[in-house]
Amino acid sequence: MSNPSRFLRIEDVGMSFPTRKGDFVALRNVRLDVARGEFIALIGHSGCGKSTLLNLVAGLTTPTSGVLLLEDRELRGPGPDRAVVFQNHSLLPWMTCLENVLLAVERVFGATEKKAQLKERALAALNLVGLSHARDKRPGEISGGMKQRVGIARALAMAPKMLLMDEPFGALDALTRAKLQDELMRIVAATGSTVMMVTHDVDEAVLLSDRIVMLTNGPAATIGEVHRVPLPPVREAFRQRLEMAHNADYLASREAVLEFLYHKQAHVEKEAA
Ligand SMILES: Nc1ncnc2c1ncn2[C@@H]1O[C@H](COP(=O)(O)OP(=O)(O)OP(=O)(O)O)[C@@H](O)[C@H]1O
Repeated sequence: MSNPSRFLRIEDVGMSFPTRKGDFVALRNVRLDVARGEFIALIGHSGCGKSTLLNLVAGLTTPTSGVLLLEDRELRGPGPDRAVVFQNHSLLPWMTCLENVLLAVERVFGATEKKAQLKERALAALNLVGLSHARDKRPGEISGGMKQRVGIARALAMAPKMLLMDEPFGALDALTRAKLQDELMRIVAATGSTVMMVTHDVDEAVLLSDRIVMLTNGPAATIGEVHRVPLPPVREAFRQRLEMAHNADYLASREAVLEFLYHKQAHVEKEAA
């Protein structure tokens, strides 16, 4: 049995990109263990390497140094065990919501399950995000928030070991964003998913996560601090945003992250390398 506290292990990972001016070092010496069922937020200033790190976990890129392990197995490329939700939903416009979800389900379970079972999985995932009523609508007929929920349903329907989210609510208005954050809390409570989420939003990070991983400014960014949010995990207790506004632990976490971002890592705009 693999060690549950290191479900995902990021071991001394570095990432460089070849550029015309030579190698650009985006990340160095990144070390992190993530436990099964944990919710991790990745935060840091623009361009520090959050997406680069998430893409490494997704297997979309290979580290230049170090190794990533999921349940003690080295990650080599993308796989259905890690579903990714991007900022832009990337749904196929000519397919209905149900067909979009079904497509992902078929890719993962098509070889082993019957059609009726596949459809059941897709319907259950749409139900989980509260979109059963929109199953026959096409992406062009639904709102931005609903499209993002279909994207989340599609990821969940694959029954991944990890849900990787890159600013999933970044393009939404504040009210829709709040609604989807609440929905994500309920989904995490219902599924026990292990989540890694990139965000720019300090409140989103504190509201949703167990630990907030803060990256230093790039180039050659690394983990500067890891803040454990001293609140019961979302999978055990829903966090009411109105209550959080007066909760001392919530406010202390918020302050710790703001202190890191705007004091310890005050961002100096630089010419891109
Ligand atoms: N394929 C690439 N080739 C060269 N440089 C790259 C490549 N991908 C990313 N970078 C550089 O690596 C650094 C980290 O980029 P990344 O997109 O991971 O940052 P981020 O923290 O997610 O940014 P944002 O918050 O603005 O989305 C940036 O300086 C970026 O320009």
